[in-house]
Amino acid sequence: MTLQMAQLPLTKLYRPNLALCGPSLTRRYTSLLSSKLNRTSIFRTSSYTHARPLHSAPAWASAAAVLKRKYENAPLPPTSESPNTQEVQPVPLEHLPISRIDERKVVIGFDTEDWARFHHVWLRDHCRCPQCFHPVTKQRLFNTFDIPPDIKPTKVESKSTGLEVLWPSSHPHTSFYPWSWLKQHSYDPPLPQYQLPAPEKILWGSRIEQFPPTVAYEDVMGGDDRGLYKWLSNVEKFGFSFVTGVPPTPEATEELSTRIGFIRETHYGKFWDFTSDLAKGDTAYTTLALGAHTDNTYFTDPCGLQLFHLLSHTDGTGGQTLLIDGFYVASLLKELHPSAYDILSRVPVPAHAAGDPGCVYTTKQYPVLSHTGRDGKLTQVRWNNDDRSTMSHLSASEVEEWYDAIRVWNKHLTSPDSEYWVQLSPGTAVVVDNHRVLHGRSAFDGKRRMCGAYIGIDEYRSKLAVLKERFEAQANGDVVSTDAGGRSVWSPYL
Ligand SMILES: C[N+](C)(C)CCCC[C@H](N)C(=O)O
Ligand SMILES: O=C(O)CCC(=O)C(=O)O
Repeated sequence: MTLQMAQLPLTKLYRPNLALCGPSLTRRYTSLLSSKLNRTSIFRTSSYTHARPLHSAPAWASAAAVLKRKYENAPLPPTSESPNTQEVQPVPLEHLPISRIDERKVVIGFDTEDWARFHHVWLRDHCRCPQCFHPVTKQRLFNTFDIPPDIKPTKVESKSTGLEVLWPSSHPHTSFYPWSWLKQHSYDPPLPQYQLPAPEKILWGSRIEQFPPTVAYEDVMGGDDRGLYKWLSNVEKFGFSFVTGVPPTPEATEELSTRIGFIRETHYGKFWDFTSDLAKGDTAYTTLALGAHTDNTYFTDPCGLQLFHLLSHTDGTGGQTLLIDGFYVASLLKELHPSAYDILSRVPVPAHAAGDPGCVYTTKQYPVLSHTGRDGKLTQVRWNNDDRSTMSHLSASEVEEWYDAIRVWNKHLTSPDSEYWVQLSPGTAVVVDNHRVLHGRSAFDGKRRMCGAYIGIDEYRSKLAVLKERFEAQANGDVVSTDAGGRSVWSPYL
């Protein structure tokens, strides 16, 4: 792509970005720069027309005009924001980005360091004016497939709050994109410094027992949701959190669970209140010890959160709860036994729940350690050796390697450094992120009554996102919800 100089942000012309221009263009820029910069006539406009050949002055000069005006602080023409972008924070004049129309993309120089390019088709597809994007339902109304592959703006204009794009009369439309939104969604190149920061995760071992993440029931149930936000923020950071002061009843525990979202019903029922009576065909309904595991490895989508509240334990001992940070143990495995980490990330582990005559749940395609496609980040631990089905798909050469790997995995899981044993008691509930934290229990005798619930991973993430929107709106960026439906169409989550 040969980028005409007139398309480059003037700030780039001082230091043309070699990524944008070939060597010959750079040389021509340099010589032209020195001549032009000294005798630029001032055009008072902040809008740019099509790219012009390198030698033309107007567009180039108008870039200088914009920059010059910025430093002269001359008032910009009034902005014409589209209705659904109220309260998008304006950019100070001295930081007003410069935009140019390229053959296939719009180039934006956000400042002297950050620039990005957006394909014309991408911009048109992402118009979020009320005609193209439903302001309440946040759904696309515009038909993407009406966009001609060669669509190209007739004009782009840098406004104080964002980029305004005029589309050709063949497809007349004006679009607007807040600067912060464009930075957040930049892809050519990505500008990670403007993207939503990945939530902080604190990996832990047995010493978490000195300061286990805990919130008070009355705070979680409080009307302003701050306590709920703290509880779920604990889960996001640590993978679990206790709640103290919970009335030791199934009713109060169920109400606590539904503060997060609706309960995920399974073949174990909805809200469970269970004891060692084999009411369900699972060893959880016995007095047996349960090794460290995550639940629902036999589901395509294992539950997200799992809440436990011990209601009573009489005439017996044992039944301690085990918690292990699967992400912590995986980090040790990756560091100390990379080949074991690799095969546990590669080999799918079949699992089943077949203890009740009325159901046979099985899955066969998920490995112990799952990662995201793009950055390869660990996203889920699936491990329940008791529920594992027949390993019938291993190649002969993988069998011993796989058993060696789960041996090392188990060794680190069951290490005193990893295991956090805690005796639950009536009044203290615990919620765990079932995609990260493994749980278990020691054997027990006597009469033990445990209640709890599953919450779907999407219900948990949605509630957390809503709470973040409310409590971190200012910190996340400058697009504040004011339009119908209480959420900006420029929300960083959409
Ligand atoms: C939680 N609740 C008692 C209802 C059922 C527990 C089921 C445990 C099952 N083996 C699994 O790992 O998914
Ligand atoms: O009974 C307990 O403490 C935990 C049971 C368990 O691990 C489960 O239900 O998944």
